[in-house]
Amino acid sequence: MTCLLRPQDPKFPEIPLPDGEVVTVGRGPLSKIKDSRCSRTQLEFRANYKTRKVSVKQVGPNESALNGTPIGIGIEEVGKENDSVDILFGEHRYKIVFEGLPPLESIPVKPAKIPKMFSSKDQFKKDGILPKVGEWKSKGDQLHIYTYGDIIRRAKANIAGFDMDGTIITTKSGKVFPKDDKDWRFLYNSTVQKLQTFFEDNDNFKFVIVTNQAGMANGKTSLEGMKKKVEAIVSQLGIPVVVYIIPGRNEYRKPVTGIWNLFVEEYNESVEPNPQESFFCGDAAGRKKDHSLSDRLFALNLGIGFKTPEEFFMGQKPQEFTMPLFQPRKLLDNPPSNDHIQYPDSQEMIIMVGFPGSGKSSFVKSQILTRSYVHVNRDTLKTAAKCLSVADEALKSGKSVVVDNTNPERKDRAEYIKLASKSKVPVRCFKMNITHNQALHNNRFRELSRENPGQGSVPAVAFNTFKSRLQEPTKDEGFTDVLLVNFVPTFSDDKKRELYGKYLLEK
Ligand SMILES: Nc1ncnc2c1ncn2[C@@H]1O[C@H](COP(=O)(O)OP(=O)(O)OP(=O)(O)O)[C@@H](O)[C@H]1O
Repeated sequence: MTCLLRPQDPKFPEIPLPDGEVVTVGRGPLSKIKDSRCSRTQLEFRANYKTRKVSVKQVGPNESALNGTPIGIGIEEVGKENDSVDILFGEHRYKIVFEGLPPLESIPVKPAKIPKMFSSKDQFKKDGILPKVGEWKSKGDQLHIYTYGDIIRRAKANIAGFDMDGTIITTKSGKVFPKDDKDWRFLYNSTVQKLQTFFEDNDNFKFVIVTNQAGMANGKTSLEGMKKKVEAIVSQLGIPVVVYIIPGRNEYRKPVTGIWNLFVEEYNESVEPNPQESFFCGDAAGRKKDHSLSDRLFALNLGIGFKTPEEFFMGQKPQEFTMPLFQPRKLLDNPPSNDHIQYPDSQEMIIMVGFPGSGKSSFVKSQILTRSYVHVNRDTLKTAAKCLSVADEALKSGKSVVVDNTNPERKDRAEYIKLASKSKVPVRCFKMNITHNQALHNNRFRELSRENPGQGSVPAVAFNTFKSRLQEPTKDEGFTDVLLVNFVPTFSDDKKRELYGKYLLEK
């Protein structure tokens, strides 16, 4: 009669687990594992021959797994016959084997203790608070909302917000994106219990799930499939919740904070939750392995706490992360000036150079057109030929001209310089002094400031194209001067200023 760990790879030895004894498994002679990422004391096992269960506790810092699900440092899980244990997540797999024991059926089974949460879940049901399924509503194709249970019951509460994919659930298939609406499982074995316990113990918190679902906007995921999946997840959690699904590139999309304001208005009697207590938990946290930073930036934009799933569910310590290169708040707090730029009384041509969204048109409108320059802009004049003919006519009639296009290459600028020299008019170049990341931020700001946010954004590829085509402007092209134009933030109202100061990009 014995219990053992049987390695998937037969070149490693079996590891016996005597009844009731703690067996430490890690790098070393017992397992013959040499991998330095594996601690010498990676896992502690204790087999119970009576119940045929094996407790598995992760002691080492790198992730181990039970049945393919990470365990977490300091966490003890319970495995049974035929369960798999990865000494390191995805590597060094063993099977739990009980040999020479009577078949399981002949062991008398004690009735299972009803976990605390299920009794209260029944209580919720009796009170009519937790229905079988919740209710769906939508704001067009921009936002879908699922409410389950009486979320208003906990009036004026703090908010515990969670991302969904990669935080509460992951794919069953192990793929990055789910194959279909059934391809999901809870991220950790302990996810349901941890959430139930948290909301039982903290009844001054409301549970909100916020999930960006760009896949729905591009047709990769259907709304019906997504609805079924959310209903299944929520009914297994058994906790009153509001789930926000955000397919659009609108003001609800994390890290922009529109969804939080909506929640506070509709489900918290317009009372702002305490930022010290409220928090958001998500896996888009800017760590090396993360695809984005949007969950962390969402929390930062709201001024609330942030936790990764590893921190919330597994009690792990925070890991290093990288912040975005453009910090909008810093710019607003320390704005530069353009005092170095003067304008002559005589005729001239100014050629603008800058990323899309770098603020060329705003600058031209507020600083140059006010001085009666003729505006040459491809967006309004539509063709390059029309731009050149408008510039030529204006120069011939003695007017100053500003060419407000991106003009990345010498050849783009040369055509205008040729026109000006024909009319013997000096040409200056004004280059927008902003980074790629700030231009992307401006582009998103422009998109969100529109009446129909999410429409008419310049695609990211246009920024890369500008960058790769850019030839730095120099005087030898025929300019009398090349000046850098700083981005001096100016807003028509405080709401716009506040929006600009938030992190708007996902990384
Ligand atoms: N000085 C500024 N202060 C605050 N916001 C600004 C400023 N300049 C531009 N913006 C905002 O940045 C966004 C992009 O600006 P703008 O449209 O002027 O850029 P652009 O370089 O002309 O873009 P494109 O080449 O794509 O037409 C707009 O939403 C605009 O309101």
